[in-house]
Amino acid sequence: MKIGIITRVNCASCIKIAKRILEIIPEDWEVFLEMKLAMALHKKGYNFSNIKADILIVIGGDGTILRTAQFSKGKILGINVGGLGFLSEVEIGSIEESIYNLIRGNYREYSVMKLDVFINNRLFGKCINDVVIHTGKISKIRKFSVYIDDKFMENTSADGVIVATPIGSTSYSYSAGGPILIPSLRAMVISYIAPFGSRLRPIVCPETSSVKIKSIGKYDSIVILDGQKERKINENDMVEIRVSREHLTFIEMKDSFFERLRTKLIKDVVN
Ligand SMILES: NC(=O)c1ccc[n+]([C@@H]2O[C@H](COP(=O)([O-])OP(=O)(O)OC[C@H]3O[C@@H](n4cnc5c(N)ncnc54)[C@H](O)[C@@H]3O)[C@@H](O)[C@H]2O)c1
Ligand SMILES: Nc1ncnc2c1ncn2[C@@H]1O[C@H](COP(=O)(O)OP(=O)(O)OP(=O)(O)O)[C@@H](O)[C@H]1O
Repeated sequence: MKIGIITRVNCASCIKIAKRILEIIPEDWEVFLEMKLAMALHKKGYNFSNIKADILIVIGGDGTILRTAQFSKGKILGINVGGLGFLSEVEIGSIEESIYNLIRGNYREYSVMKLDVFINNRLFGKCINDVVIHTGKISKIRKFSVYIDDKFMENTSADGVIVATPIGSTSYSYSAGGPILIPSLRAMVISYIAPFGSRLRPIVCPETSSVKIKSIGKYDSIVILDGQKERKINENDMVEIRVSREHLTFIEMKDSFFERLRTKLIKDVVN
């Protein structure tokens, strides 16, 4: 078994948890430590992109998972240390129990879709949450032309446009007024950030669709994948988003999606 262990940067408690995990896992498991964690433990380390394992234990929060998903290969078990940890499966109090379950193979798996993002027909990258096309200048609105399957849908003036997956529908798109897509749904949702005077509401399209977006105006915009990778674009650039043939697998031990929804998303409203 090949195991990758990645921690949030500058997180002493994450490093401590990683050390404990190294004491528990079987000696015959091959371990790949992310570079910064390895340096803290005075062991051999690997860049994110060189970590290709059966299982990736990610200790931190959502962003560390999203960053790992950008660059590393493997099924992800997230251990939440500190933040919201919506994508994380394990909370602080059940780390050892979860690692023993992992060793015994006592877990379920679920796959989430990825998006392929092209700029001018060249693959820019993939993401599991969302693609955000945002104005590059604060308080300078952009006009976004959106095409679905090459059919013109609408020009909307806004701060930005979000194309989210089901797993990402509970993040930026949700904050922008978008719907929650159940993770098993194979679809994308297009939401707008602060749309100006538009009656256009978020729109859901099938996994087979191609979504093309141009950002019109003399200032640049920025394309951001999962908050982890970005590139400037201008009005001559065309961004195309399609559901990828690749997917990402998460390890699940207890929390169902609805449990995470109740406890991590609507908790402030309901309780
Ligand atoms: N206003 C907003 O809600 C807003 C703004 C910018 C980015 N984001 C999200 O942040 C993500 C990047 O995460 P980060 O931690 O690096 O950024 P970050 O540190 O700015 O955190 C953004 C927040 O979104 C939460 N989050 C991330 N993925 C989620 C998901 N699938 N469902 C529910 N909540 C989720 C994180 O836990 C964190 O609380 C982007 O993919 C985007 O979806 C949200
Ligand atoms: N090992 C790393 N190397 C470089 N950057 C990292 C690393 N781990 C995390 N980051 C960056 O730090 C940001 C914040 O990390 P993370 O989201 O895990 O913490 P958090 O915000 O406290 O948790 P949550 O997102 O669950 O609220 C991430 O967006 C990610 O880009």
